[in-house]
This record gives sequence, structure tokens and C-alpha cells, in this order.
Amino acid sequence: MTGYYTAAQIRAAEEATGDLLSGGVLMVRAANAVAGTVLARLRRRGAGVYGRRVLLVVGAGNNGGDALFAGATLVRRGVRVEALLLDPDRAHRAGLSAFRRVGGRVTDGVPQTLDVAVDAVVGLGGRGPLRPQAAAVFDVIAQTGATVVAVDLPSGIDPDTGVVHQPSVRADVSVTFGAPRLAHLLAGPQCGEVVVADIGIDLPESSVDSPSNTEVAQWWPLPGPHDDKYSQGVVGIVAGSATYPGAAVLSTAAAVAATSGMTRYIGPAAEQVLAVCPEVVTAAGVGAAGRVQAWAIGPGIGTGDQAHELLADVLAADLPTLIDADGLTVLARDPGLLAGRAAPTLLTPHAGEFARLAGADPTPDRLTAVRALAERMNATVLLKGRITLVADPDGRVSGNDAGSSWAATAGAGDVLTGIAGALLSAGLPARAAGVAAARVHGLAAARASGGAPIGASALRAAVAPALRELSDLRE
Ligand SMILES: NC(=O)C1=CN([C@@H]2O[C@H](COP(=O)(O)OP(=O)(O)OC[C@H]3O[C@@H](n4cnc5c(N)ncnc54)[C@H](O)[C@@H]3O)[C@@H](O)[C@H]2O)[C@@H](O)CC1
Ligand SMILES: [K+]
Repeated sequence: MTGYYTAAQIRAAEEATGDLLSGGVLMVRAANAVAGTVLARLRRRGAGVYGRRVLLVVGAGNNGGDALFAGATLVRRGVRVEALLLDPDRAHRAGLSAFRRVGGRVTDGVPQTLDVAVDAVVGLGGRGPLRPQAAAVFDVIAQTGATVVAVDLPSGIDPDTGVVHQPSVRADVSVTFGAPRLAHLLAGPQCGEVVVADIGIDLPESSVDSPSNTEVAQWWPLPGPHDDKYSQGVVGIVAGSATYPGAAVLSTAAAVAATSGMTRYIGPAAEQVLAVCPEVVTAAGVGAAGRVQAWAIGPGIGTGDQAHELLADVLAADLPTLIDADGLTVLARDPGLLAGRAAPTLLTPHAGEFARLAGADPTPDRLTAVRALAERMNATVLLKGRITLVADPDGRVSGNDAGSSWAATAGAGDVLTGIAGALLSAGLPARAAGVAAARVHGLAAARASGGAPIGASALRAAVAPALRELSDLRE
């Protein structure tokens, strides 16, 4: 499990070491990590580091200090390093003298040929967008095709909310210290590869995390010698309508693919569902479904009285329940439907459904927004997006970076509903079910796509291969 931290948590951990920043041991360790990352990237771009060109873009704080000390190390390795000081009078003194002492040069412009640019404009102290001067420098850097290495995090990104201000730096790699910051999850695509260097600080457990693929693989319910169709979970899917039979097929088929448990289907699209998945057991209504261990309701059910009745019936059963799509629109109109529930509830809105439930758009600060809605609804809320966030009412959040945006296609949400519903029925807690489903959904999308656009059917068909790949990671 990777934990993500606020700037305040990181600063507190650094203070606890008693190290006085100005060229102290923490900064030396941070600088060594930056130098190591730059050297690795130089080698990746071609043989040897001697004579290769690196530009440090240095701001007014300790972030710039890290880069200047790293620059000194690089100069000693024979790298041609220049420093562009955005605010020369406030550049880190000890760092600048260390850099100059070994022959590092200060420059006013961006060299025409450049291997690596180091973004050390701001780190944890950064607020708001890149200032115009820095933005102009990075525009020129972009034309050189240099690899961009961000010190700590790309400048122009808020460390705690991950809000990507405009303009801001887009990095190929971010080298950070002690533990990743919230921005490395929330603005993952902007950070590139994240390298976490151990600088010897101790952090408490984080309330925001992301599981590894191996952890997701280990959570996944796979049948053992004593399992039967019931012990792997029975999920009841309530989805589809005469107008939207596809939603029923996609969510039910995804549930079938996700676990070896049993899948029941309730709704008017039984014929279409059975044509694709003859193993599904259909029933005329929620009450007639027989044994069910979790419900997943919502995709394509409509938003009228009948949908309301279905949702009320499902919620009254007080079993673990996932609510998606039309189900969320119905719930937004009548949030009292959740009153008195003891079993876990997992709401899976996209941004539009989220706004209906919360009364406001979840952006720009998605983390705060999803936590607030989870607390208010007393339910686990999964906010969909390239970065999926799953918040429990107590404020703990798990996140998943889909790694690509191929799943941004109609019907993909129905597939997620089926996967997460199956996991709920197997007994996974709502937050784990949500984030694990999002992970497999993202892996399946990448697999199905291979670089080309995909539809939700292809995504659904790639769930099994993605799970096969994951199961190789189980210990
Ligand atoms: N605290 C510690 O013990 C350690 C800190 N380290 C480094 O120190 C960094 C934090 O240093 P600082 O607290 O000095 O802060 P920064 O270096 O992030 O920012 C410095 C100053 O830049 C100005 N600023 C804010 N937003 C700006 C913007 N958008 N454009 C231009 N200027 C802006 C502010 O005056 C701010 O105080 C970390 O990100 C990390 O790189 C590392 O050396 C490891 C140890
Ligand atoms: K930076």
C-alpha cells in the first residue's frame, strides 16, 4: 500500500528529525536522489553522462536548494550543468555556493540543445500557477525535447489538492523525498514516473492510499478447495430497461467475469442478458431473487417511480449495496432512502452524478469533495475519473490512477458496477471493492485498447485476461 501525504505531514516529519534545512543532512540526501535520477535519465537518453547538458531552473526556496546541491554533484561527474536563477537574490545561498565552487555556471537563457531540465521552481511551498517568467522558460525547454525532472513535484501543481494550475510543469519524472505527496496521486499524469527517495524521515500511517497490483491480486476472491458458488458471493444486478438493455448486459456480464460466484439479474432485459451469459439466474423482482449477498443497482433503470421502487426494495434488504447511474439520480432526489442502513453502501458517481448528489461539481479539489459527500451520505463514495477516488465516511480514501483514459467510453461505468458488485458480494469492504474494481477496470481498458479506442464490450471482454495477469502476482 502506498500512502500519500499532505505538505504539513511531510514538514512535521522533517522537523521531527531536528535537521536544520540549510544544506543539512536531509537536503544533502534529497540532492543526492535528484542527482541520481538525473544521471539515470541521461543514461536512458544515450551512453555516458560526460559532457551531457542539464539545465536547473531554480526558484527562491529549498526546492531550488535541492537542485543546486544536485547540480554540484553532477558537475563533479562531468555533466555540463547550468543554473537559471528565477530570483537570483533569493536563490538558496549554500546550494549556490556549492554549485559555483565546483565550476557550475549560472545562465540567463535555455541552451538550444539540452538533455535534461530540472524543475526546481517550487516544491511543497508552491502556491498557484507558474509565474510568467518560469512559464516562458518551460515553453522554450519543451522545444528542446529535454527530459523534465521535477524536484519533489512539478511546479504549478498544488501539493495537497493536486489542482493543476495553468500554466504548470508537466514532468517526465518526479523525484520526491520520504513519501509521496497527495499531488503524486491526485495529479499523477502530470508527475510522470514518481521516484521516492528515502531521506530518513518517519511518517504515520496515511489516510490516503493506493494498493499495489499485488495487493489487489491478494484481495481478489479466487475459489479454494472448499468453495462453492455461494461462498464466492452471489450478486444481484438490477439494471437495464426496454430502452437500455445494453446496460444490463454489460454490468451483468462484468460481474460474471469478475468472480466465480453466482450472478442474478433482475430487470426487463433478461432475454438479452441470457443470450450473452446463460449462467446468469434471472428473477421477476428483488423480492423473488432468492439468496443474494450484495446488490448492484442503477445502470439504465430509468429515473421514474418504478426505479424509485426498485431502489427502495434493494436498500431495505440492508445488504451491501452498490448504487450507480440512474440509481444515483433517484437517490439524489430522495437521500432519505439510505436512512437506517447498517450494511455498507457504495455510491459510484461520475462528476455529473456527483454534482446531483452533492449540489456542486467535485472539481477542482476532488479529494475534499469526495470526503465531504461520503461523510454527509454516510456511505462510501467512488468518484470516477482518470484518478478514481474512493472515500469512506470516516475520511479514509483509496485512489487508483487508471494509467490511461481508454475507459472514458459509454457503458464503461456499467462494467465497473458489475466488477465492484461482485467483489462486494464476496465480502470485500466497500472501499477495497471500489478501488480494486477500478484497478482491474483500468488494466482491462489498457489491455483491450493497445493504443486504439475501445467500446465497453471490448473492455468487459478484457476483464478476464486482466485478472489472469493479476493472479500471476499472488504469492
Ligand atoms: N523541509 C525539509 O526538511 C526538506 C525540504 N526539501 C525541499 O524543500 C522544499 C520546500 O522548500 P520551501 O519551503 O523553501 O518552499 P519552496 O521551495 O517550495 O518554495 C519557495 C518559495 O517560493 C515562493 N512561491 C510560492 N509559490 C510560487 C509560485 N507559484 N511561483 C514562484 N514562487 C512561488 C514562496 O515564496 C515560497 O516560500 C521541498 O519541496 C523539497 O524540495 C528537501 O530539501 C528535503 C528536506
Ligand atoms: K518542483
